[in-house]
Amino acid sequence: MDLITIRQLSVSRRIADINLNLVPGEMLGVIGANGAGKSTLLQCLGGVLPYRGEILLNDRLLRQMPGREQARQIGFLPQSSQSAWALTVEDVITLGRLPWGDNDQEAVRQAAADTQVSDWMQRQVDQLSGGQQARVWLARVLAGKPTVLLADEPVASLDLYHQQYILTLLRRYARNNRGVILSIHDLSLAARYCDRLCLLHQGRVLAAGTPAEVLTQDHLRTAFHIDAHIDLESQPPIIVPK
Ligand SMILES: Nc1ncnc2c1ncn2[C@@H]1O[C@H](COP(=O)(O)OP(=O)(O)OP(=O)(O)O)[C@@H](O)[C@H]1O
Repeated sequence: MDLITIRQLSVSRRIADINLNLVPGEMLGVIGANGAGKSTLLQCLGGVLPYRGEILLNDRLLRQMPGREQARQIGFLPQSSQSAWALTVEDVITLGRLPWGDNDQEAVRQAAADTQVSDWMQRQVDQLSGGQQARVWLARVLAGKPTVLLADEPVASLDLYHQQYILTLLRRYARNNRGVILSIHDLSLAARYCDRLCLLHQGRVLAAGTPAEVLTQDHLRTAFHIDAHIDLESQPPIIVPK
């Protein structure tokens, strides 16, 4: 059974007729050029953007689910998160417990440890570097222990070590009978860590399937206007523009 089923999803002038699914244990990467519709798709799934079509979670229509239950089941990390207040790192991560109405200290501690931010618990989040803050905002989502974790470019601001570390963490998170959908620009990382990819082009699905099915010369030419060097057999896989 699908964890997430998406049918005929459309948002006026942004995305159209998207059909897609996510199965338990899976990490799905959403790729595509700037403006292709990746954030729009994730915002619909995250319940922050109205849409036409259907999104089902475990065979239940998302729009008929009470807000609190949706928030417990689906955790959303937007592309850029900022705090308007002078919150500490611990405050931010504890916000992830809001859907549960508690401040489960063990969940907060574990999320901080998993994202390697434990040393900064009492620091003000807006005084951390961009990449450090990105890990704190991810910890907030992890603390809620959602069944489906959505992350919009979670590694865009991370150094090379933390890109690999966080993608490994997210994949491990999905494996535990949960699911992860993330958007990502680095195609080599996408091929290395994602089970399946969905390539968006001008708001529509150009290709969806295994990295080998999606990352073809033809698809990359259409979606990105590049000729690419593609070597999916090498360890790790390499996809770079020629
Ligand atoms: N708030 C908005 N109102 C209207 N149109 C929007 C809005 N946000 C984005 N769009 C448009 O929707 C389309 C898809 O944008 P989206 O942000 O989903 O792309 P993306 O694939 O995430 O791009 P990027 O790689 O640059 O983050 C674009 O044409 C964009 O201009």
